[in-house]
Amino acid sequence: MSLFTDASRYIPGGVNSPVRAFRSVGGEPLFIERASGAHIFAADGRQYIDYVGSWGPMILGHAHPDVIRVVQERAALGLSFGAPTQIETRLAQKVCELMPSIELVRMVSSGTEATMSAIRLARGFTGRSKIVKFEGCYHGHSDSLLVKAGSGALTLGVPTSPGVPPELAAHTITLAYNDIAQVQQTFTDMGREIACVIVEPIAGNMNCVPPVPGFLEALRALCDRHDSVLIFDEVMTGFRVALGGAQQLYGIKPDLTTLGKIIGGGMPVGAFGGKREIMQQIAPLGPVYQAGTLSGNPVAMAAGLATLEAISAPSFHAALAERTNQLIEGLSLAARTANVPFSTNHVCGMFGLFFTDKAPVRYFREVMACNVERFNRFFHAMLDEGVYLAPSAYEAGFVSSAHDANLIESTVKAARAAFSRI
Ligand SMILES: Cc1ncc(COP(=O)(O)O)c(C=O)c1O
Ligand SMILES: N[C@H](C=O)CCC(=O)O
Repeated sequence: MSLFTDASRYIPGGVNSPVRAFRSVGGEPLFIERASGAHIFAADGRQYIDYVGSWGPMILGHAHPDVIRVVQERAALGLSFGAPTQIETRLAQKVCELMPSIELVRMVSSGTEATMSAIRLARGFTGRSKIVKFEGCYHGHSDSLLVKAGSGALTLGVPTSPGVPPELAAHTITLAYNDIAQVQQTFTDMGREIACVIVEPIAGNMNCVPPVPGFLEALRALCDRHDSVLIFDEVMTGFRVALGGAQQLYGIKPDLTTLGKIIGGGMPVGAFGGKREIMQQIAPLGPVYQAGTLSGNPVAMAAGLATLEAISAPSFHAALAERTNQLIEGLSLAARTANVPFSTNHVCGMFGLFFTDKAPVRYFREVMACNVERFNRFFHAMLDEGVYLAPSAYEAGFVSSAHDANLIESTVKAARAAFSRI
């Protein structure tokens, strides 16, 4: 019996998160035994150069010695106390230093919790119910946000999930990412009802789509004019596209920021934070309730802090951007040589690959027009060549500091072979 068949006897679909299941690319998911640096080692005995990086957290590569050491040290002191610890203060301080828009920050255990709590806080603060999100953006799986969502929901063809009460979904207004005029019109029509706008400042759950010039600026201006809360969901982009996240890169200050992935260095951590005035509405300071038995878990805080300290090294992100450039240039040349219509987006350590001749891809409808069948063939050809990409045409890829120039060159060599046979 295969490991996947065995898993499927006890776990729905054999996986604990749907996008892992290889449903759209076909075949059975790899079972991973261990990982080190830029490589994952599968139970079938093969090793792969990994561009999933646990969906973003592993910016230092897998099993980075500094992170593993502090995790081992902290674990020996006890796994969880359900009471304050100094290590959570230090991580909170570091987050506030790296992202100056964050004056107070609350730790949670996942990105989903972070965005769900930020939405509740924005509604509680403004006394309004409607929220604006963008089609193809994914903000975790809380009910209000699983409407026209990206990531696994899009991959599996259920962007608006059954089980979300229609009365609740009616409060979620979904607009087209990068369509400035549409957002302006929506605010003109109902600005006084909108509690918040939540946006991935670089969309990473419909492949990788950066904002067009003026899009984030327009969101900032409209939220200011209508007293709505602007939430940057930086679960994916935070600490990745720049040390201070997309808000540093584009020079825009959101009112609230949600974080996940890198902030836990591979352990389950999320966070939401922002303007003091808004964050003071959270219990116990204010009436908006939010809590968590394992929130601020000391082992997870230690992993997160060690990760943020390591990536604070001078020119860390410049080096990451250089590696990603090398990868993207190599892949683009390989596709051109093989005459395969191919387009790319990348921002520092995250990237997107599109099987289309449209360049650049900037809108959800353009993402949806790409050749998914060709992506699926490319995915399997790369797997055969020893390169592990996200098993979906709608996910961003991630480069880590462990991807050195030689590994990138090996990846490009693999792609030359893959492009020639898709
Ligand atoms: C932008 C964004 N927001 C929120 C989430 C939800 O995070 P988590 O999977 O940790 O719940 C994700 C990833 O899943 C994400 O990419
Ligand atoms: N795209 C998702 C997060 O960014 C993938 C992670 C998951 O849902 O399992």
